[in-house]
Amino acid sequence: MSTWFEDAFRPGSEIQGKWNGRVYLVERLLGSGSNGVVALVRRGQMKYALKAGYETVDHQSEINSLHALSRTNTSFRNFLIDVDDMVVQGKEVSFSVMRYIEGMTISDFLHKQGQDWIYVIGSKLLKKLTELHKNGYIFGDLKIENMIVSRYGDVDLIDFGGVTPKGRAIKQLTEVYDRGFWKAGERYAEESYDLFSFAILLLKVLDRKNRFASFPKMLPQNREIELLHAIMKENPPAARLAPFLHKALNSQIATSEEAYQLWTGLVSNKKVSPKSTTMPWLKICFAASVCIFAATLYIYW
Ligand SMILES: Nc1ncnc2c1ncn2[C@@H]1O[C@H](COP(=O)(O)OP(=O)(O)OP(=O)(O)O)[C@@H](O)[C@H]1O
Repeated sequence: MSTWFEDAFRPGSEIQGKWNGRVYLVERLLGSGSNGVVALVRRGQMKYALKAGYETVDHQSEINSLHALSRTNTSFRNFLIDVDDMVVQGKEVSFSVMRYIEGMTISDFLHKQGQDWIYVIGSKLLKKLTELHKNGYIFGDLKIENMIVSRYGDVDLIDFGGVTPKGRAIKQLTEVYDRGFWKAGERYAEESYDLFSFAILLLKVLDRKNRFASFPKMLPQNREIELLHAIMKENPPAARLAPFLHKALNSQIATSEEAYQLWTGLVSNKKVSPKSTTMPWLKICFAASVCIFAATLYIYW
């Protein structure tokens, strides 16, 4: 017998919301995780990502965060399109419909375009975090799988299941990205929590020796931030970013705005600027991202 999502997400089948009545045509499965199954769907000419939740409580919590963010004057505005229930194999399954983000993982992007793109992607990711943080939220479960990189290094966050209002306990995390795992701080929703995960994400994606594969099995007493220093020594972009990474790993950067300033200072400094054939594009993209960020700050705050 097929599972409920194989039934619901068979390419070409239609999903109709029980309450709002909207009909979505399934194109293909995009992925699945601990909270749900995500499919690429169409309604008219528009493409969307439709997520059907396994656990109503977790899915509901993600929907609540998305609802709140979708109402803000940020790039997350209208990210959430629809929320409804569908009936599959006689059971009600809740689903949410979100903006569809086309792109690839940061690992695949850097593999294709070169590691120097980390400077552009990092600055764009910091801008996303700044928007969230300014609106009183912490992303919580920042990791490679929860972001999509599209053309010119644009960054989108997906999976808002870990989004937590500032001041509360972190509600969803992934071990190696969690500062509690490394005995480097509390699982408390503050900006430095996301900045720690941001530093881990960069190191993980830049590490060519796949050290992170063994970290989850490591005994608690052996989990030392110093283990990550080897990556900073071996990898040229990580070495250039080392002053930033050290501070972020030690929760010495209080806000993402401060992190952005520090990042910009390091990357635009001649000694640390990326050198590669992609440089003109990198410079243009980085300069454009700085201008857009400044304009966003000016308009909204
Ligand atoms: N808005 C979106 N646009 C494009 N693809 C998406 C979108 N949302 C999710 N996906 C795809 O679906 C996959 C699973 O989604 P998601 O990470 O939200 O599920 P999850 O159950 O919350 O996962 P996790 O176990 O990491 O918590 C993602 O890895 C991504 O490939």
